[in-house]
Amino acid sequence: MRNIFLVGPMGAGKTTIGRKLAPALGLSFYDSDEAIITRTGVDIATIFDIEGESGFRERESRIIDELTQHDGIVLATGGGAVLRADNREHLKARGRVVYLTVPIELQLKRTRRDSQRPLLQTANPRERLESLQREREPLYRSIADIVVDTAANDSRRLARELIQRLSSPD
Ligand SMILES: Nc1ncnc2c1ncn2[C@@H]1O[C@H](COP(=O)(O)OP(=O)(O)OP(=O)(O)O)[C@@H](O)[C@H]1O
Ligand SMILES: O=C(O)C1=C[C@@H](O)[C@@H](O)[C@H](O)C1
Ligand SMILES: [Mg+2]
Repeated sequence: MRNIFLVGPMGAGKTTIGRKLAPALGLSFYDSDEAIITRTGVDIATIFDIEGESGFRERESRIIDELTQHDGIVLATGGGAVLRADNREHLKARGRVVYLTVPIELQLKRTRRDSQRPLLQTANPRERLESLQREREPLYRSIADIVVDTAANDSRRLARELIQRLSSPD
């Protein structure tokens, strides 16, 4: 089993770092959000509009179950992928889980320009991010093999740091 699964909140850089990590390790890159968009042919905001968050979570669980059965991939998950117990079990059992953390100020900065995160289309995104993190932080930690702080703010260096930590014994 040579899989690496990236978990963490919106703006932690799961997609950005995963894209750099995969080729450097000779693994294939997948992103659960992107896989859902490709399969449905619509963006995440549209899925939330039509099917609600629960419809999106169903799709997310199906895609995570499917993708985690690969061998030799880096998978960037969506920020809420840890909410469901079955997703957590699949991630924990089928690869090494890396939790990317990010301070709230940076998270706000990194997610500011993107309108494709429906949970942040609110009058107070800071409050929303804080409340999501309160709920999810224990879930991210509960499955993490490695925790990496992304505040260093350079995704190439973070990918390099991660490669080192993945290759050294815990
Ligand atoms: N280490 C970093 N330094 C600077 N900018 C970063 C870093 N990581 C990510 N970013 C920027 O932050 C934004 C969000 O990153 P990204 O989409 O990778 O987050 P994510 O964790 O995949 O979020 P989501 O859960 O919404 O999919 C992007 O514009 C990206 O360029
Ligand atoms: O944190 C979340 O719940 C989400 C994060 C994104 O990656 C997407 O999966 C979607 O916008 C929901
Ligand atoms: Mg992403």
